[in-house]
Amino acid sequence: MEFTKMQGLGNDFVFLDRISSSAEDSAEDYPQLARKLCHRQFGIGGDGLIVVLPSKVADARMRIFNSDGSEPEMCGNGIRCFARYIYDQGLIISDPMLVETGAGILKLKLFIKEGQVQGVQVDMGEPILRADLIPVLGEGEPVIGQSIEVSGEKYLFTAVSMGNPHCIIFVEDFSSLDFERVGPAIEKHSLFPRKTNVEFIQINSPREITMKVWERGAGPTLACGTGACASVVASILNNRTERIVTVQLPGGDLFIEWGLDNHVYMTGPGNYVFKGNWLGL
Ligand SMILES: N[C@@H](CCC[C@H](N)C(=O)O)C(=O)O
Repeated sequence: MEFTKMQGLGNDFVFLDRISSSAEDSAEDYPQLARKLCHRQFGIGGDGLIVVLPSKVADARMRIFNSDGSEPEMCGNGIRCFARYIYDQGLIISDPMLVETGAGILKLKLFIKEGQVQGVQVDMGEPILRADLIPVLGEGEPVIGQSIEVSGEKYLFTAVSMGNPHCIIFVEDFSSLDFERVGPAIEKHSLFPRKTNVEFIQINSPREITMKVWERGAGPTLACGTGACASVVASILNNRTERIVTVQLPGGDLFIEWGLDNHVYMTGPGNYVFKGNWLGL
């Protein structure tokens, strides 16, 4: 089975190209494939599986599966890699590029130099702030400064959805955080009926934050695009930053703007790692 491995700031994905497949989704068990292909020892290794599919309403359709086989609505780092992949395959029909995702049809702008995609800006749409739509058990819109308890310790969080749910917690200093224990406990906390991604944020200045992420269905990753967007929205809602922010992640920087049109714009890279044939069928 042919595959391409790509990464956006170290958030890595196995790509399967099903753009010309007429069987489409029906024949393949993507959740099981995701678990096998993403396995770091027995498979190719990745935080997720991305399937490139045809679309009737956009240039192409992206499905993403976490390494545990669950299917989230969206993936910010994945969609930048996806854009580069379909550009290189000559599959773009529109400008801006349109990609159908579980979070709707998103518009993407490609930065191209000498025929090579140097970076991608994604219009991530409007953040979802209503508790019942995120979803989080809580009141109101937005959900700011709500308390969550993990093994007797209380944390204050802000909840934001970028199509997928995020729980954002501001910390003074990462060294005092028991990330490996608190991250998974919040991911599966009963306050989040569809589980959640968890972002811990340190504010460096009104234009720069540092983020550590525990992803739903994948655990610790080097970057999360939707998480960076949700974290900037949370930082602005909490009056901690301005509207244009650099997000420092373990895998590199993302540039996020929450525009006055209420849309969130994410700019960053998408890169190839290698192509190959998976023989583990
Ligand atoms: N790494 C991604 C998000 C992938 C999905 C996430 N784990 C979820 O379950 O919602 C990104 O870059 O946004």
